[in-house]
Amino acid sequence: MQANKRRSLVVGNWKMNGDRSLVEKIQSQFSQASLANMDWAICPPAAYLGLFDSKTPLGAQNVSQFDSGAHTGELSVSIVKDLGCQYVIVGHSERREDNFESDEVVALKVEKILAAGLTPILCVGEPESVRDAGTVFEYLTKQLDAVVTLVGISAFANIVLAYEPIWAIGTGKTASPAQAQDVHGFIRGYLANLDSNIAAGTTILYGGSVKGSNAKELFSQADVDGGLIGGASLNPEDFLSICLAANL
Ligand SMILES: O=C[C@H](O)COP(=O)(O)O
Repeated sequence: MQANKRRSLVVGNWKMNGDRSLVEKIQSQFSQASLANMDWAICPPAAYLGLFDSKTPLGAQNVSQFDSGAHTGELSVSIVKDLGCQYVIVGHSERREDNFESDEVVALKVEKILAAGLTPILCVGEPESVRDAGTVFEYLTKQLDAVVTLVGISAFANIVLAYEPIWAIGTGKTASPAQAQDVHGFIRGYLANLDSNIAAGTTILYGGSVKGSNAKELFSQADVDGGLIGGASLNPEDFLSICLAANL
């Protein structure tokens, strides 16, 4: 680990991909891996969560903002906790877009995840039009404000943030290390304005076309503490090479 940096975290988000055989392959790939200096986790489709052995750190891709009851097709935090999840991705741009999740709904989900003792991986990130307009920081401020307003800054001691520029997700168009650092530095500064200790300890992941070939340079940026990996997490060798790049 670099001096003054937080412990790295790399999370694989399979999205609506993968199958039983990928569950086996990833477990076998990681069973021999030596990753003592970083943390990692897999967020498979919820239906596969129960297929993993207890050695694989797990996260859910989503949870309901409700506790239980008549919400067909939804999963509560207690259900994903029961299935062994430590993490829950929340506010991913695909859910904000496909499922019309507002900043306020995202904040309610963060509150539920924290109350269950799980770690939210709170995603923020701008579309290309916002980047072109030069209003990235304003856009991210609004996304962050909604969560801070509901749960308070001290709750960020138990929240992982993920910066995912939408234009870089699944496009092969990765943010440059300098672009990523610029935004990660802004996010840490936003937190520091509210509480400098919380800001210094908050893990901020980068997500958007991370691969084995670009992971090391991205992760070496001062405020980049690891990655949220989509496509490359579906290939066990590629995902392991990204984890190894964070295992400093
Ligand atoms: O959750 C993961 C991100 O959306 C990144 O996806 P990607 O690595 O396929 O670009």
